[in-house]
Amino acid sequence: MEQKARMAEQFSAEKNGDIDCERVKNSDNQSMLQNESNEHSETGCMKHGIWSHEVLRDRESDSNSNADRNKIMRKASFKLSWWCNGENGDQHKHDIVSFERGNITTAERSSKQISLKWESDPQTVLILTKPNSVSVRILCVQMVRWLRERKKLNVYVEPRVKVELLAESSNFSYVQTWKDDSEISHLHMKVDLVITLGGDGTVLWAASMFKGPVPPIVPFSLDSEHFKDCLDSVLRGPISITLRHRLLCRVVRDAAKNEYETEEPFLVLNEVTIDRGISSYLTNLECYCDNSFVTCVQGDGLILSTTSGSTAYSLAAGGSMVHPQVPGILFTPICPHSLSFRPLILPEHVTVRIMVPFNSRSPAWASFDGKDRKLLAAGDALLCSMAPWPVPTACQVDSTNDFLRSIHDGLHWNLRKTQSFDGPRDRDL
Ligand SMILES: NC(=O)c1ccc[n+]([C@@H]2O[C@H](COP(=O)([O-])OP(=O)(O)OC[C@H]3O[C@@H](n4cnc5c(N)ncnc54)[C@H](O)[C@@H]3O)[C@@H](O)[C@H]2O)c1
Ligand SMILES: Nc1ncnc2c1ncn2[C@@H]1O[C@H](COP(=O)(O)OP(=O)(O)OP(=O)(O)O)[C@@H](O)[C@H]1O
Repeated sequence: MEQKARMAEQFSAEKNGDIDCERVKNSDNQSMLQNESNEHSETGCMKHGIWSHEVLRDRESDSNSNADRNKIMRKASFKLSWWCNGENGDQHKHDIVSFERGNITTAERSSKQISLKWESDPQTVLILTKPNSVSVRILCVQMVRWLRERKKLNVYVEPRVKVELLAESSNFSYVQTWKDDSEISHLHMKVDLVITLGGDGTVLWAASMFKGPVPPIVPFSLDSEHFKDCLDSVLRGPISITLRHRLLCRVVRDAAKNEYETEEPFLVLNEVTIDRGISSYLTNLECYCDNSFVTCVQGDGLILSTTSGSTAYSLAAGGSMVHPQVPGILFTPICPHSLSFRPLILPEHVTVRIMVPFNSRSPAWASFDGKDRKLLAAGDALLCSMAPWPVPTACQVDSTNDFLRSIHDGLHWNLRKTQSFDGPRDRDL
């Protein structure tokens, strides 16, 4: 109780900007932030919202930095809440199960469209662009100029993009970037909003830059001539968002003393794939769900996918397409050599363990959102569970409408010529 009280006091001190951010950052602030939001959810003062408050001291306060870089950069705070069927209320009916007179019932489902409402104006935007695309570069130049000149925002870009902008015009000297990749781990404490210019892969790239909390991401595809209206409404808010849950993947080597002795974890937005790589042998993967044996995968491999990734590799391997707000982990085999293997969808709270048994004829390979392949030798295991840091992506309309549009327009789901009206009829029905 004492630790909870101290944490609640620290959170409110931080909320009022009284706390020294160095101390917050030096501690394991991820779990602290996580505990604080849990703490407040227990005390009830933020039962239906998740607050994000941080007053930051710019880390690069080195001797030759200019005055404004030493000022405290205030990250915009926002609150997430659930709208109930269009009402702009904070309350939403809990999905509770009540047992009265032998009848088990659940409360009526409320709308779970999550809405982001700015509590202070966003000040800093990070723009991430798909490389080697002329149309993206043209859109990026227009967007950076508009965000700075019309919206007076600080703009961060990747070092590559800053070079491209300066090649366009020396007037882009105000655009900020970072010197080395170690600074990327602090970006989430400065950036209020991320804008991606590209496709799904650019959103994956943006998510991979944040190994903890992720700022709201506004994905722009390439045909975005109305970007000013769209960004105006995003900066003004409130905006509907989809919280895209990620999977936390850890490799545990056979030599490890216990399961906590893992290598650097990976966070995936689409899926982790365990496959046979260049080996010509079938994989032989022993799969466990919360230590219960599930099955042994003998085939080309296995995909553990998020619901956001259900329309990517998992789809190609025969998995179901699942709405991104459905909490779950897709368990999809790749070309299993079996007449009875069907994909599964497991609950979001489980830990899945994939182990390469000692009698396997060959090692396996794990890849994370299609990248960073790691060898899994006999006795090695991959642990996969839901990560505590989802990727908040801005909706064009709302989570459901956006999902249905993506499977209709992007994947042409169930696109079929409609049967003609004329023809035989069932007269006597
Ligand atoms: N056989 C396959 O279908 C296959 C094989 C390898 C990788 N992939 C997918 O490619 C992803 C990596 O994407 P990338 O852009 O970095 O590589 P990439 O540029 O090779 O893209 C592969 C394709 O997957 C699409 N894609 C990615 N995520 C998607 C999603 N959530 N829903 C629908 N389509 C999606 C991309 O738009 C692209 O068309 C991996 O996460 C994996 O899902 C698919
Ligand atoms: N900022 C970036 N830096 C490096 N690589 C990137 C960046 N943004 C995207 N990529 C990579 O570029 C590739 C293509 O990106 P993306 O899939 O977004 O483009 P696209 O193929 O036009 O979109 P889609 O696949 O949705 O049609 C992906 O493999 C992605 O990982």
